[in-house]
Amino acid sequence: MVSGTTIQAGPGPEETTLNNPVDVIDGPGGDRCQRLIDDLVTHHYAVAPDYFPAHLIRALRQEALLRDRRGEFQAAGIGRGRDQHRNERVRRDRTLWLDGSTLAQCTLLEEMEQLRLAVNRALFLGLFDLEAHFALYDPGAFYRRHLDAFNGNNGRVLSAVLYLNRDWRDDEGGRLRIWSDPDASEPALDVAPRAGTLVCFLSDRIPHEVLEAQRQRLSIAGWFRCNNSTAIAPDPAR
Ligand SMILES: O=C(O)CCC(=O)C(=O)O
Ligand SMILES: [Fe+2]
Repeated sequence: MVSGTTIQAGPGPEETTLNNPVDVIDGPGGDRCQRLIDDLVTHHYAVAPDYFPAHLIRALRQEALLRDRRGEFQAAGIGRGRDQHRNERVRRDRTLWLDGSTLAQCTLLEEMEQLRLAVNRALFLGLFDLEAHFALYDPGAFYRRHLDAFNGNNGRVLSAVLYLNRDWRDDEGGRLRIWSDPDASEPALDVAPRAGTLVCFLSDRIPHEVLEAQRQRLSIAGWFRCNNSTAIAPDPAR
């Protein structure tokens, strides 16, 4: 069981203020992964614009839009398994789980696998698998402040969100608001959901919120999980 994920390496959290982001990873260079890991160590979150190439983002966006037209997305729930329920006061997005059935998904999942291995090598977080879904926020949709995990309840250790929105403007809302730790009252940072930006953070350390979007907002939200299986109780996916 994971409870209170900590990263052993590197200096403690530094002061960050709204609109004064941490170092960002510029461009898909070979060191983008290392920069992301360095920011995770320092801040427990990392923001990486243009982490993935534009053609991959375009393919993922087109797939999401097509599958939405086919009615494949479902209103998102809170909780897991049989405890899952809808709560429109908390979140209003619609989601569709990735199943690796398209080339675009496979390419992304392979990249995420490289990230998982690199993070495990550097930080010993014991990341075991990834669950991820497309998420679609229609105009007016939001997701109130929350943690993605607490007391190891769902095995989620590292959250990763990738944005698919072309030409996102500041006045279109939909920013991801991040707090630097569960006790922080002032947010540390707002992130615009621009195509290609990857945000990662410790699932049980970083409160966050999706501010109301004024236009349709597309993303892929994923969670690297540890394996909470025991001999008598397998750890179920989702
Ligand atoms: O889309 C985002 O920016 C974050 C989504 C999120 O917090 C979640 O799905 O848990
Ligand atoms: Fe979240």
